[in-house]
Amino acid sequence: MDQQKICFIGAGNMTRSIISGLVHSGYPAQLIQATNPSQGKLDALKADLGILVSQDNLAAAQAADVIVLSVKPQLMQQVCEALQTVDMSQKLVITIAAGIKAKRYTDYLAQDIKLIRAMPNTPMQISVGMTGLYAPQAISTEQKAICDRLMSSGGEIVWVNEESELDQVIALSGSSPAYFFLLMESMIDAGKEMGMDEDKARTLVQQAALGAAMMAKQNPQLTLGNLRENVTSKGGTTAQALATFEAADMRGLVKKAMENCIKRAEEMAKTF
Ligand SMILES: NC(=O)C1=CN([C@@H]2O[C@H](COP(=O)(O)OP(=O)(O)OC[C@H]3O[C@@H](n4cnc5c(N)ncnc54)[C@H](OP(=O)(O)O)[C@@H]3O)[C@@H](O)[C@H]2O)C=CC1
Ligand SMILES: O=C(O)[C@@H]1CCC=N1
Repeated sequence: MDQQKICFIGAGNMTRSIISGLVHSGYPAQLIQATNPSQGKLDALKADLGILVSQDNLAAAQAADVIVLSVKPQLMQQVCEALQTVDMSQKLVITIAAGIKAKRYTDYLAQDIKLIRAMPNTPMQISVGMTGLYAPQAISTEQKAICDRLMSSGGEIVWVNEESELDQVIALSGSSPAYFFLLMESMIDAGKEMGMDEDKARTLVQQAALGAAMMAKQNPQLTLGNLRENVTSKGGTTAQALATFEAADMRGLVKKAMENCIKRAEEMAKTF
């Protein structure tokens, strides 16, 4: 697998996250290329990670064994249509775009392709990412291994059997780092209003979040409810905070947010 030439079309946040994981896991940087219309992100990727860069999508796609489509969903059709002259018969195409169904890519690229839809998240940048994967048709063991290698270099992967499950992956892990950041921001803001210095508040909050996530991960025999109860002394401080969240139906709010996340992915699938 580490001989495959990989080309990322679009060099934004997610491409940077994936390539960082890949390079830091030992994948040869000279086999990785990223394309982008503006030069600044390309220069930064080249300087930081030593990969090849180009503004020429067509040439980069032609030269690649694996093409990772990494532009915003609203640009995907236009970007793919410009690649229709590339013979994809021996290539693997991976798309990370939210909300575009697999079958659309056959239309956009005007040929049969071997495609995998991936739904990663930005923590891939530091090798603690989470990626959901879906292949609409049978793909070879070798192609599956290529995708596993590519995405697991930045964290964990999970294959789903139905394309609709990818929308659930978006709500659960693709978008969710942002939910946790919002909660952390809210806590830091509250800490500041109470008089805590911002840097100190951030240190306290981010370490608590990291600790909670690591405890959840390292104690699979315990439910998250168990872990929560272990913090919550009867008649103590945590109970008061949790009661405030429950009284405001935090669980219902989270569910609504996730439903709206999925609804947006479904709308995007109709639009693009
Ligand atoms: N961010 C996230 O957490 C996640 C994102 N995704 C998906 O990843 C994809 C990329 O998202 P993200 O990285 O956040 O977005 P960004 O906007 O950061 O990156 C998209 C990049 O595509 C570039 N671009 C625009 N037009 C072209 C073109 N014609 N050819 C090549 N590159 C082009 C943009 O360049 P410029 O800025 O110079 O215009 C930009 O650098 C999206 O489809 C999104 O749904 C999936 C999971 C998580
Ligand atoms: O917000 C978005 O649409 C993308 C997909 C998941 C995370 N970011």
